[in-house]
Amino acid sequence: SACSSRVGLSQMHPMWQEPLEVPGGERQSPIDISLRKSVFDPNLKPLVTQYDPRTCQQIWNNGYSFLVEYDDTTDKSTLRGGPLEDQFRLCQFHFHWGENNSWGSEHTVDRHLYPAELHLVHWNADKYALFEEAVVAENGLAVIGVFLKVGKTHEGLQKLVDTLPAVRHKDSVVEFTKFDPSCLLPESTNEYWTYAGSLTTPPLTEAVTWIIMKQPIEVSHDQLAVFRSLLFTSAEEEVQKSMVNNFRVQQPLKGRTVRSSFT
Ligand SMILES: COc1ccc(C[C@H]2SC(=O)NC2=O)c(OC)c1
Ligand SMILES: [Zn+2]
Repeated sequence: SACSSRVGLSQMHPMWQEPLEVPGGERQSPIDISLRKSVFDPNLKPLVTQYDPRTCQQIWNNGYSFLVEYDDTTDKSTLRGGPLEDQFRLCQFHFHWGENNSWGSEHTVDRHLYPAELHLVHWNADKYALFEEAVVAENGLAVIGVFLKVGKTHEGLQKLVDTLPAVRHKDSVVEFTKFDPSCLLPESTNEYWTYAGSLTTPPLTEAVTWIIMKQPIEVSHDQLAVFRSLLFTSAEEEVQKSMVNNFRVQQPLKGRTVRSSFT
């Protein structure tokens, strides 16, 4: 589906240099979420996700992460509620992780780093006809962030983990169907932080309403190790580079307020 915008993503070099200037640059992501600075907002509603596993299509190694892509040509897999005014369509999810279990997440909570972070990417189909339009609009995207911590094996994730060797190299794609991404959400989705931010990779557009779950999900050490067996490089390249540390560094808050749905 267009949401992975093959051109936009594939131009990225895995360890791309931080551009000096970003258009606006007032609401960049990721950020550190300071517990004491976040503000409880009683008007925040519960999140409503309705994901249809039949919209799951494929897994693609884009040379920066692996994307699980969904058919976003209809309103079959959607997100609404929470801080959102409109209904958003799920187009893909992907992860960011480190070379070891000490770091890897993009967002932090009181500077605490998690070994990995899941991003479920949605675009505003009430206001825009195409993902490409939404990705440059200030209310165009909604990304749910879920922290991963090392613990028990995540049964739902294992089907995905078993497929990863088939997309080891950059630009490889494999069919992947009937996967319900709600199995990757924590039990409680009522407790989250939300703030106005950006894509965390080029084009870094300031189009994202971030919704970061307070409760992490648990995955096993071995499951994370399979993430690290992926490669940034394509099969043709002589030197193979492990796909690790594919996260952006925290960005200045610049006066933004992070709201919480809980006290
Ligand atoms: C051209 O459009 C794009 C480009 C890149 C991403 C992926 C970024 S954005 C995020 O949250 N994490 C990431 O790695 C994207 O996702 C919405 C949309
Ligand atoms: Zn991401």
